[in-house]
Amino acid sequence: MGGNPVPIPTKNPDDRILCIEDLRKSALKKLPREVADFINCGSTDQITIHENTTAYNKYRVRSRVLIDVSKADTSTICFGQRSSFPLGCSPAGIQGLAHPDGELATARACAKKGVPMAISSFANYSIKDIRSAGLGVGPIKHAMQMYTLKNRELEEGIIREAERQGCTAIFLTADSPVLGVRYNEWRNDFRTPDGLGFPIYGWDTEKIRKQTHDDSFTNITDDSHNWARDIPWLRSVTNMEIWIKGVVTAEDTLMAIQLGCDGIIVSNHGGRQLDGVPATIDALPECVAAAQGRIRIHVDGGIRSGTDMFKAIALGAEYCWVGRPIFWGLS
Ligand SMILES: Cc1cc2nc3c(=O)[nH]c(=O)nc-3n(C[C@H](O)[C@H](O)[C@H](O)COP(=O)(O)O)c2cc1C
Ligand SMILES: O=C(O)C(=O)c1ccccc1
Repeated sequence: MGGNPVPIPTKNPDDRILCIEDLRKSALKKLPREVADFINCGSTDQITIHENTTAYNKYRVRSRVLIDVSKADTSTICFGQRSSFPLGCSPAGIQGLAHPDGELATARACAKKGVPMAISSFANYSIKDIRSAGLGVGPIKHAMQMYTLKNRELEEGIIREAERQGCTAIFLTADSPVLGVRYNEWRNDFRTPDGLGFPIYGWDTEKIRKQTHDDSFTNITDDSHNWARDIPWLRSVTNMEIWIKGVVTAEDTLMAIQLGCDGIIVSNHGGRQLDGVPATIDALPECVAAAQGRIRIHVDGGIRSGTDMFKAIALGAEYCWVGRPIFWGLS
């Protein structure tokens, strides 16, 4: 266990990557402006994205001393499988933006580290290729991220394929009836770059390039999504675990319990959806209190260090996930 990270040798000590902030800065130097903006920005006034990280600074660690840490073990269980430490890769679309191998590289890295990965339905590789890339390195559990789709046959087809490929859970992203208002994407006319497709939806690069990012999202997802219709439907078509991603309130925690979901991810989509919602670390305690142990609770948003993970777990999360650091690492 432990030891300091081995710095990647560089000529300039300032370029050494020792923490996630160093990784972010390094990525900023490499990515084109519109890509960096797409990844790094939040919605409208950037309030929630900002608070996701800064809210962690309000919490202090009541450290206990004279405890034997020589055999400390960071491992835990996620989706019934041992995980080397409590951090997985959140579902994040278009990872081909940051490296040609995109989600394949993320799957290999997760397998190497012994942590799970959630596959975005807007991945640039197929579920089969991503699963195979991870399993080629070691056992790894995958969650399949889904939106409620306008086309139910397409939605069911994706679920069947996720099952065939051995995915463990569905992460139903519930905070995105429509895409968040992101001025950067409009200003830059952000479009998925040439050569990248959305194979899970059967979309090739030509089809995607004809539309704005916003339109490609709106054309496929269903803004009439709701608890009463969609969760029982999901339950009726699959035995995979059902997790609701995007919960930030006690009320919705209780809805997820009532509808028999397996878990929630306390998430605000990294501040990319409705701006002004609470930082996830602030929302977590009310969700944990409402749940009273009746549903599993994971968290993402602004987690950038082991201390952040410690705080999230101390406040009741079982497991943590990260989004943007995937892109920074890939780039
Ligand atoms: C570039 C990018 C793409 C994302 N794509 C998806 C997606 O396809 N589906 C989804 O549920 N969440 C998506 N997310 C949100 C992440 O799953 C996650 O909730 C968020 O990034 C966590 O916050 P963090 O980036 O501060 O770690 C995306 C996030 C980013 C930054
Ligand atoms: O940008 C996002 O947050 C997101 O969820 C998404 C949706 C479609 C494609 C890529 C990312």
